[in-house]
Amino acid sequence: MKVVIGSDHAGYKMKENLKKHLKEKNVEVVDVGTNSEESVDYPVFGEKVGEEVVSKNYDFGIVVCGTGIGISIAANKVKGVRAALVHDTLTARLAKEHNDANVLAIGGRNTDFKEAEKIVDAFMDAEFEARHQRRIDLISDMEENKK
Ligand SMILES: O=C[C@H](O)[C@H](O)[C@H](O)COP(=O)(O)O
Repeated sequence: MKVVIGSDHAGYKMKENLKKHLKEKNVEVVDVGTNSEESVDYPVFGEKVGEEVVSKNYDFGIVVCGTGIGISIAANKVKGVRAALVHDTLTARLAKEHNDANVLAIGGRNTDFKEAEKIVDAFMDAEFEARHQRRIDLISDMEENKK
């Protein structure tokens, strides 16, 4: 499995912790930054992860900012991205099963490390349910028809 991860300064520590967790599970992780807790702008990193996910061969992406909100909004602006902001394991599982999310967004300031690890594990263990494909296609149609 191969994952791309990015964060702003508020998600930096969470990103580093998740990288460690994923590597322990033998998941290949590509980090697009940021590389410290110095203040940066989350849209830059949301876009980077989104672009990587749609253009390269990743299983999914992870984005982290303070709440997870801003960076998920940014990632979702990239065509083909379905970023889900998740605070619990049930939603993580459903984000894959029902929504075929390809980017997982987590809040670095409102989610503890252990919960975030469980969220990522639940997402990785889940599989998309084909009965939801029609809804995913409707979302893709919206992107295609955007003026
Ligand atoms: O949605 C936005 C994120 O939570 C940002 O991480 C947050 O706004 C950054 O805030 P500050 O510049 O006060 O660290």
